[in-house]
Amino acid sequence: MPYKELSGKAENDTPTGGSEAAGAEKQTLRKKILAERLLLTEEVWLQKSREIADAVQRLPEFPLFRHVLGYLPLADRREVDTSELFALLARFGKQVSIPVIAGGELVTAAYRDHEPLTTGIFGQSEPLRPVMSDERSLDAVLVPVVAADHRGYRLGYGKGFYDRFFSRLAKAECNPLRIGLAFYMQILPRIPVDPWDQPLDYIVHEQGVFQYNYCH
Ligand SMILES: Nc1nc2c(c(=O)[nH]1)N(C=O)[C@@H](CNc1ccc(C(=O)N[C@@H](CCC(=O)O)C(=O)O)cc1)CN2
Ligand SMILES: Nc1ncnc2c1ncn2[C@@H]1O[C@H](COP(=O)(O)OP(=O)(O)OP(=O)(O)O)[C@@H](O)[C@H]1O
Repeated sequence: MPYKELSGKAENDTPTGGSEAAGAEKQTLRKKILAERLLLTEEVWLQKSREIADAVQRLPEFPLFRHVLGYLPLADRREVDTSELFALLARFGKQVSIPVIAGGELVTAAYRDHEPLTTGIFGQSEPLRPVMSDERSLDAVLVPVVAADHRGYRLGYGKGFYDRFFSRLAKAECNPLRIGLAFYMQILPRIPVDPWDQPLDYIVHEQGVFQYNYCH
């Protein structure tokens, strides 16, 4: 089946058709890759994360970004560290937001250096006093990845926050560049896909960049 048919543009708010088999397979893959990623030493994790930051800066679209949604990594899970990227974005005067989970949804809040933080319900860092930003003005989203494949599909932690976020934006005809950040070991030939899964435009890893062409 061609990718576009799999790209899971949600027609309404409660997409159906996800198979139990895909769900179980996703869960097995998540466990496996998360366990492997935890084996990265702190030094290797930070080194690879810096290489990923450099590669993001070299993306041809980077100079055009005005407003970027980043994320603050769950360090104990060895998510790609974004401190170098945040420093770069600040240096180039870009507006930066981070995700906040509110009312069961991913929304965006302004982020500045030394922003006072608190811990959100899933352990992620969020602003202590979030000031919402305009998600419709986002040019790019740096997406945390548990696993991704060679078609641009990704697995997160299984809560669907990014899938719902992208499908909401797409409905409003907002299509920020979706940039997955992953270590090379997280990229697989193929992961199971459900109808709601929202593919990425790029996966940036420590060995380079994969680019995908979709109409969202
Ligand atoms: N750094 C970071 N920030 C983020 C995300 C993320 O994946 N990474 N999110 C991406 O959506 C949102 C927060 N969502 C998250 C959802 C689940 C888990 C997580 O660790 N889940 C546990 C189960 C926790 C539970 O059910 O209580 C797990 O996978 O073991 C983390 C973040 C917004 N901010
Ligand atoms: N557009 C949507 N509207 C409503 N529910 C959705 C939508 N997209 C995904 N979901 C729900 O989110 C749940 C999580 O799906 P999945 O296992 O694909 O998560 P994930 O891709 O790992 O998570 P995330 O997007 O947070 O990183 C599914 O139960 C699905 O029904």
